Amino acid sequence: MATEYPHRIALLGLGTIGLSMLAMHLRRPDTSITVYDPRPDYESQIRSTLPTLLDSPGSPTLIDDLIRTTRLKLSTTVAEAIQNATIIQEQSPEVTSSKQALWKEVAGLAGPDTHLWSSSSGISASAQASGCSAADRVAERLLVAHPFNPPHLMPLVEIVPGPETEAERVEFVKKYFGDIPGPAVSGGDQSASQHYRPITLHKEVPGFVGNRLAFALLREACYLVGEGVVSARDLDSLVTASLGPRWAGSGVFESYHAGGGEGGIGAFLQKLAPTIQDVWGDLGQIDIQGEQGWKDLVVQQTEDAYGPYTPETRKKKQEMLRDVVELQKKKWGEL
Ligand SMILES: NC(=O)c1ccc[n+]([C@@H]2O[C@H](COP(=O)([O-])OP(=O)(O)OC[C@H]3O[C@@H](n4cnc5c(N)ncnc54)[C@H](O)[C@@H]3O)[C@@H](O)[C@H]2O)c1
Ligand SMILES: O=C(O)[C@@H](O)[C@@H](O)[C@H](O)[C@@H](O)CO
Repeated sequence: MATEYPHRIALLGLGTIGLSMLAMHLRRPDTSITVYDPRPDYESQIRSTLPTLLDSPGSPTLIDDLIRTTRLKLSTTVAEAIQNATIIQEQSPEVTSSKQALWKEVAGLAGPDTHLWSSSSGISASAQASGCSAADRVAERLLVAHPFNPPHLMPLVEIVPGPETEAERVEFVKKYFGDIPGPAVSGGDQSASQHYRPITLHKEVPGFVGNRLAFALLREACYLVGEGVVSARDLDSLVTASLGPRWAGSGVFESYHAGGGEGGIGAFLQKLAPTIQDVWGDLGQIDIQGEQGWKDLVVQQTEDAYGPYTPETRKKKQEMLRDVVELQKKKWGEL
């Protein structure tokens, strides 16, 4: 008789995020995963990509072994994928109407208590649930668990419940992610400290928090390159030589609290108020659908600096990310 795992996840959408989520979920021994993607070639994508995302590529029969032991099942329909699922997690395209249609399809088929999670970067749970019948209680069960790419390595999970999402479901998702072991560290074992860091937002706002911060920085970076103040490569180097290392150890507020001396962040904000206000008043007001001169410069300079992003580069950068996160975890208690 096939093992019935306590957590039975249906992963809908196996692209960049879905494949990384699959590698992440497989680290939990108490979880089986059924996957679905309308792309006809998604099985070959799993076979070629998943081994590169796991802590160790494993044997050449890895995928077949996972299927044989029922830890992994490939489906050809949503209905088949979500059958008997305790959790349904979508990583479908970032299109509101597409996610709404998917949840409507799921609502009529899923068990009444199944947890519903979206990996969306910025489409709220309430927007995604808005097309569903109240009787299906999708709004009460749906929440966003927004990862930063790649989820199999990056610790942040932004939990964004809708106004009707049941509180116990928020607690459940926080515990589920909090209990997922981190990637194996050098020496082969998994680091003892918690890897995933779910952060729960109190309100639904476009882009949630992580992307709002990231896109605010992106906007100013694009403006500065567009104005010829700095090159794209030098701006990247400036970030990795200053803000990057700083923020890996202390976040925005803690850093300025430290910078304020004895008076902490209050003194910092008071002492630097004129300069901060001058900068805030001068920040670039570019519009991504507006005048595109800055965009041509950003794209050209980034391509000149880095060329095509090769699998070797991606692998090297993921190893750097893994090392940074592992170092944080060794100090996590002090952060
Ligand atoms: N890429 C990132 O950096 C990143 C980070 C965090 C969150 N996200 C979010 O994750 C989601 C997926 O993004 P991605 O980058 O993996 O996109 P992607 O284009 O790589 O993958 C999307 C996958 O969804 C499949 N798909 C299309 N329609 C579907 C349907 N009806 N049901 C199930 N699957 C369907 C596609 O075939 C494709 O394989 C988006 O909501 C995105 O905002 C992306
Ligand atoms: O940076 C990331 O990995 C996430 O914030 C993503 O959400 C990313 O911003 C884009 O894929 C936006 O869709």
